[in-house]
Amino acid sequence: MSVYTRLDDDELSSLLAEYDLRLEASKAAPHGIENSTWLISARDQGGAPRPVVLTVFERFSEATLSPYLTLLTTLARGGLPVPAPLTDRAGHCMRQVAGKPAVLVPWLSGRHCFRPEAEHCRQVGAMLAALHRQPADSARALPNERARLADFAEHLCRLGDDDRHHARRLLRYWRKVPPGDAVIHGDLFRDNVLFNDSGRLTGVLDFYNACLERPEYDLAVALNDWAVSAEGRPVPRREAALLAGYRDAGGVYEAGVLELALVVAALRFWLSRLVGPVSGDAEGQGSKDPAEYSRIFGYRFEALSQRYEL
Ligand SMILES: Nc1ncnc2c1ncn2[C@@H]1O[C@H](COP(=O)(O)OP(=O)(O)O)[C@@H](O)[C@H]1O
Ligand SMILES: N[C@@H](CCOP(=O)(O)O)C(=O)O
Repeated sequence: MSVYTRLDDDELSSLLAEYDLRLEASKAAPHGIENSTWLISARDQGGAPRPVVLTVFERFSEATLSPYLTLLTTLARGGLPVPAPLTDRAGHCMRQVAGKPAVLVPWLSGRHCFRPEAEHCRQVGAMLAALHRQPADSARALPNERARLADFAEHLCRLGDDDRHHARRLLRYWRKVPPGDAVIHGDLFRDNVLFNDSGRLTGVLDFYNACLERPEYDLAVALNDWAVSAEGRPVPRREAALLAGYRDAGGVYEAGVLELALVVAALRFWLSRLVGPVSGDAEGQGSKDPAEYSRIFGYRFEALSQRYEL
């Protein structure tokens, strides 16, 4: 759970009134790191339940947030199960709360699956294939992951000598791989996907790392979270299921690029966790454990260096 901005019921009620909704109850979202998020039970003017989620963005300006909202609206129109922003009475899909940009979206049903089976992974692969087919124009205005990676690479000095050396060589190789123009999620971890009680995927959240990139990179981000053991070792059965789901749904990837992307994506989240918010700044968890991604990086790098001269 992370809540950096505090809002009382009166403040929430007045905000909801702008959407013609009445507050019933609210709670802070139990997962999440960067933003302040409330899960809200509300009713519309006819008294029908309208569960919604309010996110107050702690770091984004309105100008930064705006293209992500456009993307979400496009994806929802394209039939993907994503939380497109609701519009208020004045027709705006973004408001100011405590001086920060805030967005209200539908509360999608389902729960996170933190112990995925092959079938969950297969559905995640299929969903990624559907996402990667979306029109590139919907994501052209978004900051790209290569630039983000270059910023994180400024912190390579925080790694040990061997890892830093490996990481530098790896990034040199990655820079030679031309960025693709698939619409990628960029952060498709288990806490960004929802499944219903029958195990069917019902929602994909948190598109705030979305951009245009190679599909292999998005697959790598997902595989490093959905298809590794608690110790960070790859789990071949889940890995194969996610990739089969992707291919069966029409997705195409290059195996050689994926091998490289798996190590790059592991490094990226190791670094972002090292430099992310620490618990204590928030009423919540703060950044997740960097050591988890140092282990994943170690296994992925070892596998890659067995096949290539790095
Ligand atoms: N539209 C939604 N429907 C259902 N649950 C949501 C929704 N938005 C957020 N959540 C829940 O809130 C958590 C945190 O939201 P998120 O936007 O990922 O915050 P952060 O950016 O801080 O990680 C998610 O992991 C999910 O459990
Ligand atoms: N999935 C990332 C954390 C991303 O943070 P968020 O606030 O965008 O959910 C990780 O596990 O490091």
